[in-house]
Amino acid sequence: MIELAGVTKRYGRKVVVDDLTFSIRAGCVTGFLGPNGAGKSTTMRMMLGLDRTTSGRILIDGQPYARLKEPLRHVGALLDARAMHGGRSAYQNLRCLALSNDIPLSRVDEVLEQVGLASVAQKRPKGFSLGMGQRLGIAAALLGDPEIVMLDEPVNGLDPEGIHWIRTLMKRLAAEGRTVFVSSHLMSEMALTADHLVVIGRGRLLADTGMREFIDLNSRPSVRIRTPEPEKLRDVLAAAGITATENGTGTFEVADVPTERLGELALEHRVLLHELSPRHASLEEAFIALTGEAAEYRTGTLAAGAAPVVPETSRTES
Ligand SMILES: Nc1ncnc2c1ncn2[C@@H]1O[C@H](COP(=O)(O)OP(=O)(O)OP(=O)(O)O)[C@@H](O)[C@H]1O
Repeated sequence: MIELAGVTKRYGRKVVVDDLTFSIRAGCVTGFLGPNGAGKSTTMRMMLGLDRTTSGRILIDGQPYARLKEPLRHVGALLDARAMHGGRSAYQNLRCLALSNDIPLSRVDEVLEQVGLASVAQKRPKGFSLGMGQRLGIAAALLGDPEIVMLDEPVNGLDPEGIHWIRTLMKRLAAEGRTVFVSSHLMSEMALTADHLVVIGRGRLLADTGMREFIDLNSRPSVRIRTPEPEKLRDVLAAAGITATENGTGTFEVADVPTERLGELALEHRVLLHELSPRHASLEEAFIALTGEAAEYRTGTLAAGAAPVVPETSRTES
């Protein structure tokens, strides 16, 4: 478990992380989202003791990172895949990490096998593709068999098979009871992988909530209707005071009206329907809606509904 309390980071006069308080639970994949420059990497670096907090406290399994003995056995992280020594072989890179953290050398072969790099173990990372570099970084993160795995943009440069592999890996690690914390800008991928979301904008916490709850809270339900009698339906909806958006050729989009009510209206007025389907917003739509509101807040006008989506009770179980 990772706990942040009132974490702030300033560079000069610029506040890049602003009073963040949240916990990351074990046993699930927590996605870390935010627009470019929101402060995600800075937050992750502070969690790993690579940057100092200006104020506030970060605890990893109850202790600051600096106090962890053999930290790779507690937390495995991929922050920058290019951080590997380009002139040493993949095996040697991992061997050095293992020796300095008292990790059995047998783990080096295990993780190279696990990430699919066993056949290039003796090759130098400087000749690796972006995807191979990511895999080596993930191997390093898994080396100490840690309870906490932190990955910054892990699918960067991975091909579809690689993306599928990392998704399956993260879900498996979480199912084993580990804490998995992952940042990504790929919303469709995040929607498939994460159970819980922490969203920040301009360094501030905007949401700390379950995936479904996040999408529901930050989107409007809508219904798609298709009819061969668009004029008839237009009149019926207008008479009922319902606003619809027409997408041409008899397709209507209606927000905030239950599907049942629309079906009943159509039946009552004998409008033939070819489709009546509720639409669920995507994570991407919900994310843009929330962070767009955060941008408005930036100019000093807090939009209605722009309040942070944070559960009243902070989660404390590990
Ligand atoms: N060493 C530094 N000195 C000054 N400013 C910095 C430093 N590191 C980061 N910043 C600034 O802090 C802000 C947050 O950067 P950070 O990289 O944490 O954002 P991010 O959410 O990870 O962005 P991205 O999604 O683009 O990777 C940015 O405005 C960045 O310019």
